[in-house]
Amino acid sequence: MPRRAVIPTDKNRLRAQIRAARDAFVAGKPPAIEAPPEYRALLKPGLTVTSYVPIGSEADPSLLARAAVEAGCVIALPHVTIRTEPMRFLAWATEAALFAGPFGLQQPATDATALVPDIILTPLLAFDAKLDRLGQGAGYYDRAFAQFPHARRIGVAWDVQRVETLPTDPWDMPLHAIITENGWTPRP
Ligand SMILES: Nc1nc2c(c(=O)[nH]1)N(C=O)[C@@H](CNc1ccc(C(=O)N[C@@H](CCC(=O)O)C(=O)O)cc1)CN2
Ligand SMILES: Nc1ncnc2c1ncn2[C@@H]1O[C@H](COP(=O)(O)OP(=O)(O)OP(=O)(O)O)[C@@H](O)[C@H]1O
Repeated sequence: MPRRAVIPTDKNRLRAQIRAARDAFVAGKPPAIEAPPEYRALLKPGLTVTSYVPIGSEADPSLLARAAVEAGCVIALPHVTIRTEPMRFLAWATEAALFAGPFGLQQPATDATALVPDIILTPLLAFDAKLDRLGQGAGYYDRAFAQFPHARRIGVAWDVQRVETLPTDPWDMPLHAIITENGWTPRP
């Protein structure tokens, strides 16, 4: 079989650009991302909120997860294995052990309980004015959004990850809101 050249798509070019901008921003002293009142208003006892453990220069959602715990929510974290297996959201108690996964990820134990999310705090590479989102390119969150269409999709990012317009594909589902170091932006 002839070897296929890897053609950098618009999305891939953007990923590289935004990673560089995000790395540069975090190389200074990045501010904390505080829980905005609009987000706190959504938190109700018993809801499942999914957080994530940041990798590289991703925005840190830990104050958002803490606000959820204080409001009586249950926390879950993403768990991935191989690309063809869907991501699961596994229950995680504050300070429970985490285990090394692919891509340098820290994940809950494989046998932790899988939960249905009510609020998905979503890592991302870039977002635009319509709150379309560009992720790492594995499609894990896109597939989770399709699996859990009733969950609130809230992006977490640094403001430097904002772009005017992103190229979208038919499967992309926009975020309901985004939280950055400058606060809350709802979808227009
Ligand atoms: N913190 C975090 N956890 C997450 C995700 C994420 O984006 N961020 N995921 C979202 O899907 C899932 C894991 N999927 C991933 C898919 C691809 C790459 C990846 O290609 N990483 C790059 C380096 C990224 C960087 O340094 O910014 C690489 O390994 O080259 C990482 C995670 C579930 N957990
Ligand atoms: N709902 C879905 N069902 C099945 N496959 C999907 C779905 N959504 C996305 N995919 C697949 O995921 C791949 C990656 O999509 P895309 O480049 O938009 O990822 P991304 O948004 O950057 O990544 P992620 O969601 O992991 O952060 C695509 O090749 C696509 O076929």
